[in-house]
Amino acid sequence: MRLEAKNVSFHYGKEKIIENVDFSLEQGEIVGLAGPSGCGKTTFCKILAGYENPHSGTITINGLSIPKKGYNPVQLIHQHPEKVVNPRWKMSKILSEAGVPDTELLESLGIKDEWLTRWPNELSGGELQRFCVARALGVNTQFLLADEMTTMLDAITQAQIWHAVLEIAKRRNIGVLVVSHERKLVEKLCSRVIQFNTNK
Ligand SMILES: Nc1ncnc2c1ncn2[C@@H]1O[C@H](COP(=O)(O)OP(=O)(O)OP(=O)(O)O)[C@@H](O)[C@H]1O
Repeated sequence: MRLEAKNVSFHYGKEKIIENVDFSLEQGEIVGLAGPSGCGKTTFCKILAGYENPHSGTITINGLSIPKKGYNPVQLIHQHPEKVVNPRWKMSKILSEAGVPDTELLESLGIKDEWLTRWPNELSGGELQRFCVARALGVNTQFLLADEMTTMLDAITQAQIWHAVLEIAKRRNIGVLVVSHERKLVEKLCSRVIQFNTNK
């Protein structure tokens, strides 16, 4: 399986954000995406996950366009979990968006049973992010886009989450894109790093 962007360009209004980008991520591969703030990393992730349409170019999995209906095999994890959960749903419902939760995964992410009956605003940012990670790892996920996934967390929580994610990615052969400003993290985790435009 290969997630591929070919000759992708994107602009907000007249401002060109992404120009003629080619990119590929194989199943089971861990690849980094680096670049200065504002260069378009999040935008590119949104395009790869189908939340934005490129103005030119294509996004495919094994040469086929990504299905618009049903479960999205390309899952995006955002930096700010509070922006991507329904505040009117309890955590158990939020989690079930990705199907029946894998109890082993919940355990490895340090998700406690008692959190399941809480509202999102009754959890810390780190606790909420663990749910977003679990939700993104539904059984049909083939590619995971981790956009500053652990940036706001302390080193211990960061390590626990990454350990769980890498373990499941290896076990299920998921391709992971690691978007981070933390050079050391990217160098440690990734087999290669894509550098986005530095001189716009
Ligand atoms: N919805 C939008 N409408 C207009 N401009 C936008 C929109 N979203 C992002 N931008 C602009 O597009 C550029 C790229 O934003 P993006 O969030 O992709 O950057 P980034 O590389 O992820 O930055 P950071 O590392 O700070 O998260 C920025 O200049 C931003 O202001």
